[in-house]
Amino acid sequence: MTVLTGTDVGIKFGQRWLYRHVNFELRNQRVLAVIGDNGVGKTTLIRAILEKQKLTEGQLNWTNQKPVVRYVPQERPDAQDFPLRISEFVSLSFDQGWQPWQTKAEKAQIAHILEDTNLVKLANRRIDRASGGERQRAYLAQALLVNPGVLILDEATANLDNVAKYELMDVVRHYRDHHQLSIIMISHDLEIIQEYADDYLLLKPDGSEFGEVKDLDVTQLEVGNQDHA
Ligand SMILES: Nc1ncnc2c1ncn2[C@@H]1O[C@H](COP(=O)(O)OP(=O)(O)OP(=O)(O)O)[C@@H](O)[C@H]1O
Repeated sequence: MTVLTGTDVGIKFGQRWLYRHVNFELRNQRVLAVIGDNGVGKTTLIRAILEKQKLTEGQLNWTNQKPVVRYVPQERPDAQDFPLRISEFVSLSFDQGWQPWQTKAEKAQIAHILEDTNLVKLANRRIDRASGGERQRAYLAQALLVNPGVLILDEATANLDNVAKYELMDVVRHYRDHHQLSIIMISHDLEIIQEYADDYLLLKPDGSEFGEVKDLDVTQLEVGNQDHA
């Protein structure tokens, strides 16, 4: 089943088209990798999906009601200033409104998500003292806490070492296998794309290419040389 369809999407800044005629589908419980050269407009497309950027032409259509969409940012070495424990950081996702404490059900949900993201033993660790991989899993846990239908990973593995990036993606895949979750992943890492993505959207200034990763001819791409890591 298709969750989101992009039809002839085009975005123009001033007189310059980033791209036109971008066509893709995000399918249920699949991972869509958005790839392309630096500056081609991957983040801009994600911003459009998050309704923070208007399309100049074309359409983005959710098949059913728009699901809850959550965004996991890139791990940044300078984003370590939270004096919070990992469990507290994860629970920030709850909109607690007038009630500043957690209900039993919310506590159970947090416990579940910490388990799903391999963070149980680290629940009391301060997030600013956690490793990059642990912190990234905490961002992921925070995003998953509200049971989103769509998860967006924005170069989530870019600053992680090999062990940490495979651990993160294994957690993502395992969670996806057991929930109604579809994933959009911006990445420059061809190994990660080939291992974890099902479909790809290659953005190019003159259009786009969409298909299954198993049919992607990686020898045609240079995206692997441009990782920010
Ligand atoms: N609001 C804006 N106004 C004008 N230009 C913009 C705006 N937002 C983005 N751009 C330009 O659009 C281009 C695409 O940016 P974007 O960040 O989407 O690329 P990207 O593919 O995600 O790049 P990278 O791989 O380097 O992260 C860049 O040249 C950027 O400077």
